[in-house]
Amino acid sequence: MGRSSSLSLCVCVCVCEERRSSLTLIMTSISEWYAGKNVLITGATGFMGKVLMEKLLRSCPDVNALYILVRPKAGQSMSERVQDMMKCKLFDRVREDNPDFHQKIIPISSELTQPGLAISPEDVQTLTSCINIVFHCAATIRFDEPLKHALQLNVIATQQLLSLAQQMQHLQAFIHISTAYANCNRRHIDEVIYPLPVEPKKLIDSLEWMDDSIIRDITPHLIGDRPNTYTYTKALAECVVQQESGKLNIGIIRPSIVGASWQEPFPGWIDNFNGPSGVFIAAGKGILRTMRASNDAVADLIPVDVVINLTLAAGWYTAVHRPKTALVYNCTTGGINPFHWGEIEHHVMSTFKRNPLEQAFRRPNANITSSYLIYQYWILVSHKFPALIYDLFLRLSGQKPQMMRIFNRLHKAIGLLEYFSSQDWEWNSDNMNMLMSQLSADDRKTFNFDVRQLNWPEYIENYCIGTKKYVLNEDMSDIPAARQHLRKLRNIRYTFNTVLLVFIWRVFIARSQMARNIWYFVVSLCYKFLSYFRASSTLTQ
Ligand SMILES: CCCCC/C=C\C/C=C\CCCCCCCC(=O)SCCNC(=O)CCNC(=O)[C@H](O)C(C)(C)COP(=O)(O)OP(=O)(O)OC[C@H]1O[C@@H](n2cnc3c(N)ncnc32)[C@H](O)[C@@H]1OP(=O)(O)O
Ligand SMILES: NC(=O)C1=CN([C@@H]2O[C@H](COP(=O)(O)OP(=O)(O)OC[C@H]3O[C@@H](n4cnc5c(N)ncnc54)[C@H](OP(=O)(O)O)[C@@H]3O)[C@@H](O)[C@H]2O)C=CC1
Repeated sequence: MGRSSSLSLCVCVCVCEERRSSLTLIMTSISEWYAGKNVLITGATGFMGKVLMEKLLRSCPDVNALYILVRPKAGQSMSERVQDMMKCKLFDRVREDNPDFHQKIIPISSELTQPGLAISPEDVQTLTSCINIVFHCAATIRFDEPLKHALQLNVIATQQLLSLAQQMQHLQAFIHISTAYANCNRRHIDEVIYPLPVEPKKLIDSLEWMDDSIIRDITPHLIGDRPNTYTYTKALAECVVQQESGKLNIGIIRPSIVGASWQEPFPGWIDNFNGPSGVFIAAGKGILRTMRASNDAVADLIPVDVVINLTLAAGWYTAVHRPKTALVYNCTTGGINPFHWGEIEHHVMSTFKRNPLEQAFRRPNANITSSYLIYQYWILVSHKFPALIYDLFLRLSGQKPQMMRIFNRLHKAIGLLEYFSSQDWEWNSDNMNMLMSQLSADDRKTFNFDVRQLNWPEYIENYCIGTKKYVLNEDMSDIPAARQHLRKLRNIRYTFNTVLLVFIWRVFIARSQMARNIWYFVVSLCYKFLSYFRASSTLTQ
C-alpha cells in the first residue's frame, strides 16, 4: 500500500471514529451523559436550585458531584445550611435510593455580590479544573429590590460567573436561568435576546460611582416600560450572557411563573410565598378577599419540575450539539395548554373550601376583578373594615393590634403582582418543541416537559394542598378541626350581620316613617318573589 493511500485510509478511519464517537455522544441518553460529570450550581439553596439538585441526584444517579455555591445566612454557616437542606422532605426519594447522597454534594463558600464571587483561590482552582456544566440559578427575584443590588446580583454576578466559566478547562455547557418576563414590555416574545437601549457595561460603570439617592431617582427612567428592577436586570443579564459568552456553549431558560411541582418528586412540592403561592395562601386563610386580575387573561404558570426537566435536557443538548449561538428556551404554558386567572380563582377557592387551612381569619372567599373602582370598594369593605374591627378587638382584649399591618403588606405585595395577572403575553416556544423532538422516548418520560398533558384542575388542587403541607407545615389530619373553625367563623358572621341589621333598624329605619315604608315595601317584594318561585317550582314538578 502506498503512503498516500495509507494516509487516506488513516484519515478515513479517524473521520469514521470521530463520526461514531459524536454519534454515540448524540445517541447517549440524558442520564448517561450526566454520568461522571461535575456540575456547578448557583442558587442551589433556592426553590428551583433544590429541585434541580434533587432531580439530578435521582434521575442521573451516576453524576459525579454537584458543586454548589452557598453563602452563610441568618446566623447559619454554609455547612449548617447545606446539612439542613439535605434533611428537607424534597430529598426523601433520593435518600431512599441512596442514603449517602450527601457525599455527592460539595458546598463552595461564595457570596455572589463580592468581587470574584468571594470564592477562595483553592476553590477556583478546583472548579476550573473539574466542572463540566454550569447551571446559573441564583438571582434576587424581589420586585422591590433597589436597582444597585439587583444589578449587582443579577447582572454583575452573572458577568463574573461567565468569566470564571471561561477559565474552566472541561466546561461543555453553561445554562443561564432567566425569566419569560425579561421582555414583558413586549406582547409577543420570540426566543431571541432583545437588545436594550443601554449598554450593560456602561450602566454598571455609571452606577458604581452614583449615590443611592440618585440611583433611586433615575431608576424609573432606566427601567422604562418594565414594571420593576427584577425584569429589567434579568433582561440586562441576558445581554451580558450573549456578549460575554466567548466560546462557551450557552443555553438560556426563560420560565414564566414557576409554581409547585406537577409530578416530581411528588405532586404539589412548594416551599415559598413567591408569586401565586403567597396569594393562594392569603386567600385560603381568608385574609385576601380581592385582587386585581383579569378573569380572561392567561395565567402562565409552569410547574417547577417541568422547568427543571427542560433545564437538564437543555444542558445535555447544549453540550452535545454545541449550538453556534446561545439558544433561548421560552418555558411557558399559555400557548400550548392555556388556563386563565378566573379558572385559577375558582379552583383555588374550591380546594380551600374542601381542605381548609388552619386558623383562618375568615372563610375563604376571594374574587378577582379588573375594575379599579370595584377593587377599591372591596379593599375597603372586605380588607380594611374587618382589619379595623379585629384590631379594635385585639386592643380591647389587651393585645397588640396587627391586622392592619398585615393588610398593608398584603396590599403592597398584590400591588406588585397585578401587572402580571392583568394582561396576556404570547411566547414562541419553538425551541422547547425542538428539544422535545430530540429526546428519546425514555428521556421524554424521565425528563417530561410536555405541558399538553397537564390537567389544570388537578394541578391547582395539588398546588394548594402543597402550600398547606409544605409551606405552612399543616397536617392533613387536622382538616376536621379546620372545618370546625370555619363553621365557628360562619356563626360569628351570621351573628355579626344580625346585630348590624338590628342596629341599622334601630338607628335609621325605626325613626322615620318613609324609611319604614320603604323597608316594608322591600320585604313584601322579597316575600312575593319567594312565593312566586315556590309556586312555579311546585308546578314544574
Ligand atoms: C385566590 C385567587 C387567586 C387568583 C390569582 C390571581 C393572581 C395571581 C397572583 C400572582 C401572579 C403573578 C406572579 C408573577 C410572577 C412573575 C414571574 C417571575 O419572574 S418570578 C419572580 C417572582 N418573584 C416574586 O414573586 C417575588 C415577589 N416578592 C417580593 O418582591 C417581596 O417579597 C414583597 C412582596 C415586596 C414583600 O416584601 P417584604 O419586605 O414586605 O416582605 P419579605 O419578602 O421580606 O417577606 C417577609 C415575610 O413574609 C413572607 N411573605 C412574602 N410574600 C408573602 C406573601 N405574598 N404572602 C404571605 N407572606 C409573604 C415571607 O416569606 C417572609 O416570611 P419570613 O419572615 O417568615 O421569612
Ligand atoms: N420563582 C419563579 O417564579 C421564577 C424564577 N425565575 C428565575 O429562576 C431562578 C431561581 O429562582 P428561585 O429559585 O425561584 O429563587 P429563590 O429566591 O428561591 O432562590 C434564589 C437563590 O439565589 C441565591 N442567592 C441570592 N443572593 C445571593 C448572594 N448574594 N450570594 C449567593 N447566592 C445568592 C439564594 O441563596 P440564599 O439561600 O443564600 O439566599 C438562592 O439560593 C432565578 O434566576 C429567577 O430569576 C424565573 C422565572 C420565574
